[in-house]
Amino acid sequence: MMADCPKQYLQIAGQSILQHSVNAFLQHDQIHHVFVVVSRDDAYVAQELQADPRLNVLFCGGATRSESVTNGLLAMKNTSHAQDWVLVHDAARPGLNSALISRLIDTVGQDEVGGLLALPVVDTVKFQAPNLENKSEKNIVSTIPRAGLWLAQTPQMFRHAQLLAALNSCKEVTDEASAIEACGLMPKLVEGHWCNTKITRPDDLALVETCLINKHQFKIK
Ligand SMILES: Nc1ccn([C@@H]2O[C@H](COP(=O)(O)OP(=O)(O)OP(=O)(O)O)[C@@H](O)[C@H]2O)c(=O)n1
Ligand SMILES: C[C@](O)(CO)[C@H](O)COP(=O)(O)O
Repeated sequence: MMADCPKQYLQIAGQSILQHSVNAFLQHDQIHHVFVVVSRDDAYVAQELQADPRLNVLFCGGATRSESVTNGLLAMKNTSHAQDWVLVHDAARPGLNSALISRLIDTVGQDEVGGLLALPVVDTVKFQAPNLENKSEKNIVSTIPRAGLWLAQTPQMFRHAQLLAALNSCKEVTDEASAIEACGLMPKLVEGHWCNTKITRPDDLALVETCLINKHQFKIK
């Protein structure tokens, strides 16, 4: 992000990215409690996240996402039951809203396994040839049929005990669904929205800020 603070504390539409991400859950009446996992030496959260009776900050973040999620689930153990649903969300997706959370809960709430928001791929997908001599040169080796391909978003919704066990047995994953899949289970895909994109590059800030400012014009049901 080329930022001078962790990206979740950059300001968009008047609040920190983290605050926007947390608000989506606090504004939803089916969310019982929100836990925010930050690194042990986080010096920003006290200033950049408003206190709320339904919110706890856990200073147990890890070196990787899966480590942070595992530590968070362990820290929640005293207040959670094995069968409780947990919705894991990226701090870096501030464009989430109540309607998308409802869509996920309504579709996955009766499922045995769980599921996640995701976007069906709409562009033609190219596979880049490895170019060992000149890394700046990029050529296509093949075109991958896009039918059935989805881009994973968050929240990703699974039962507390099952997610913890899955992450313990499969640590090298970039999302929670991958750990559940590695156990031989099939999470549900629920269509998300592009406004819930992950802030990764500097230009994403303006894009998501535009989404937040114009959110009432999006028809997300
Ligand atoms: N050690 C980590 C790294 C990431 N995350 C979570 O995973 C989300 C997605 O990670 P990503 O955006 O990839 O974060 P970074 O890898 O830190 O950033 P970048 O992609 O910009 O390199 C973050 O918002 C955060 O919620 C986490 O909890 N613990
Ligand atoms: C979980 C995730 O948002 C799904 O797209 C994504 O994988 C997280 O980002 P990372 O860069 O892989 O940590």
